[in-house]
Amino acid sequence: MLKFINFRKLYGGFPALKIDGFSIDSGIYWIKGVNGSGKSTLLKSIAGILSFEGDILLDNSISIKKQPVEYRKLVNFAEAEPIFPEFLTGQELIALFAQAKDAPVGQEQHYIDTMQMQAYVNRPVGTYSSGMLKKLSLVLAFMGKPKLILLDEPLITIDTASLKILNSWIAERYNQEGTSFLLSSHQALEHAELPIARELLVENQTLQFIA
Ligand SMILES: Nc1ncnc2c1ncn2[C@@H]1O[C@H](COP(=O)(O)OP(=O)(O)OP(=O)(O)O)[C@@H](O)[C@H]1O
Repeated sequence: MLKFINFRKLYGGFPALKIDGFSIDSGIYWIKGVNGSGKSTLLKSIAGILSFEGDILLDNSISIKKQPVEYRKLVNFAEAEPIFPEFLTGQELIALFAQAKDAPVGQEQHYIDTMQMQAYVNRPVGTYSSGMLKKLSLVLAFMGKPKLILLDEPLITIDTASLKILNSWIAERYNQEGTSFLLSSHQALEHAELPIARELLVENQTLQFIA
């Protein structure tokens, strides 16, 4: 599903992450690592937000460097601490993402309804609490028909009921469309609710499967 080719990410001269010839099959993965180990750097690189040396291939063929538009349509990302233009409403942002990601008409409604966002989705995001912002960022990450959804610390700021709903969205997309997920989290992910394929550890500037 995802292949790293001579991947190197440096901040200034500081090497943050080096991944050589590493492949990840389809599935749901939990990315672990201590603070500062490189989890966000990894997810932002895969999302195409950070520049890096080397290449990342989706499904062995779609290169983030050579087919950037096609790749980005198929890889969605929700940041750990999302920031959006404050004057736009949630609904306007959803419409923008839906268009950019070629989402089926009305796809967002299931997510707005199940996460119970109807009361505020038409308000400017500048009026949102951190949990409301987080839920909006999660809805945006589910727009379109991505092959891979990257969720950086999806559990922070959302309440227990919303966490169960998020788990159901992940299981639904994985079971029905085969969408893969990379989730970074310091909190335990519910193995009972999510079919976690494997755990991935970011350590010593590299990435490895935890046996
Ligand atoms: N913009 C930046 N400029 C310079 N160094 C950076 C930058 N962003 C991250 N780093 C460094 O890269 C390393 C990895 O950071 P990253 O944010 O990816 O870690 P993380 O595993 O997501 O951490 P946390 O669990 O605290 O969120 C750290 O040493 C950090 O100091």
